[in-house]
Amino acid sequence: MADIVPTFRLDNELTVVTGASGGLSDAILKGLLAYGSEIALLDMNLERTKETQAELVKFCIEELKIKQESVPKMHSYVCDISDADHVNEVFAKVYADFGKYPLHLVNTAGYCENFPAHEYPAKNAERLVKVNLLGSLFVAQAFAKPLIEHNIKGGSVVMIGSMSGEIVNDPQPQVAYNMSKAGVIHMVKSLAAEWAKYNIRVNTLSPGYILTPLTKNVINGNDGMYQRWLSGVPMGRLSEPKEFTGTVLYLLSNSASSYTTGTNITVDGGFTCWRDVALVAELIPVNVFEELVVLDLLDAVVAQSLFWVSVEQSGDQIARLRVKVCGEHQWIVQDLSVHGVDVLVVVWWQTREHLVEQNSQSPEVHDSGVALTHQQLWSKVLGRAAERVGLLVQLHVDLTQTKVA
Ligand SMILES: NC(=O)c1ccc[n+]([C@@H]2O[C@H](COP(=O)([O-])OP(=O)(O)OC[C@H]3O[C@@H](n4cnc5c(N)ncnc54)[C@H](O)[C@@H]3O)[C@@H](O)[C@H]2O)c1
Ligand SMILES: OC[C@@H](O)C(O)[C@H](O)CO
Repeated sequence: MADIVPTFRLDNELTVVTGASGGLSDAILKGLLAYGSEIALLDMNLERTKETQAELVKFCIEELKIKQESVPKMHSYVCDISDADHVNEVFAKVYADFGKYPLHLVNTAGYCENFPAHEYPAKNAERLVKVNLLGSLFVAQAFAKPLIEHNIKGGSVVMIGSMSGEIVNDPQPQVAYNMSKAGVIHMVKSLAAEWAKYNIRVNTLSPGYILTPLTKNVINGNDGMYQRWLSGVPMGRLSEPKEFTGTVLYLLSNSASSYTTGTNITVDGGFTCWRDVALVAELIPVNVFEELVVLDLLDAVVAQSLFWVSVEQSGDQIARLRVKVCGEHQWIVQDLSVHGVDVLVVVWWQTREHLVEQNSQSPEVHDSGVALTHQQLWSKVLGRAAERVGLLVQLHVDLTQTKVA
């Protein structure tokens, strides 16, 4: 094949996969086998990893139609990636078993837990950072050291980060997880820069929400949380593990991604696009998020966002609408002493100058004239975009779309 056409084949090359009995790794492992890689499976849970290995052999024979004797070599190892000595011992065993050093590493091992930041138990935070962040460094070191010492070229590493390393998830509080993943993304840049001279490439793949045991633990029995996550994804769904396999294979392939190192590829159905510019609304104490529509997000600076919420409160409660403007780190609070209504929330993003010109008056929104008003203000906003000196946000809640309570 002409070398202009990349190959993703990894025949007879050895890949170490950590977190190898997890939800995401399952699909990655299958992709690696389909492309001919031998695999060392590392995980805390040896029993589950051995089961995974047995299923993978079956997958090769039944799905990939590989003859039993040609199934790529696989071995399972118990490994806690947060223990550097242990990691080194396991990598030594891998070398002994396969008779070669791994050329590829996919680090998926990690976990998430939720505590409010001010109450996060120190021991938990230490443990999580030790696994998710330091563990990532330890496996990268154990992987790269022999390649560097023996001058073996062409190593490639994929660290599984998370969009949580770029944005703050909401509503679940998970400061330790978020900071660990932000650390992974930057660690990868450091490693990539240091190891480029040894011809070792290091990249991050940052997924959005994937349906795996990790997320099922968080959303289990909490449909509100699930709906909340969904409403933040432009593609309108969570992902499946198999939707990450292509990116991993691309990043591992020295043919396909020969000039790619130190980068972070976010694969999130568009989640972080909206989180950069969009809003998250919450009605307290009622549940909303039946429908969330964000329109006309022209760019991160000047945009108008518009969405519907449905107020289903009972008694005399006052529903509180909180609009969180992610880019600006501020909360706008509006009390709604209404019952059983649909609420149209319009948030105008516009220039400071435009606001002054409008004499600080909120734009009018009419129930029958949303499109028209939108058009008028939108053209003004566009006209001022170039003169932006700051970002101001106005909120107008239109209660004219009242449903009978
Ligand atoms: N599921 C998601 O929505 C999502 C989104 C973004 C990023 N991620 C990341 O993807 C990776 C895989 O997550 P998943 O959803 O498959 O979770 P998972 O819980 O299904 O799998 C994680 C695996 O890591 C293993 N593991 C945990 N601690 C370990 C340690 N100290 N040493 C070795 N192995 C350990 C577990 O035994 C498990 O098999 C994680 O790094 C996670 O942070 C997941
Ligand atoms: O941000 C997505 C993931 O990292 C993870 O699924 C989530 O943060 C868990 O709460």
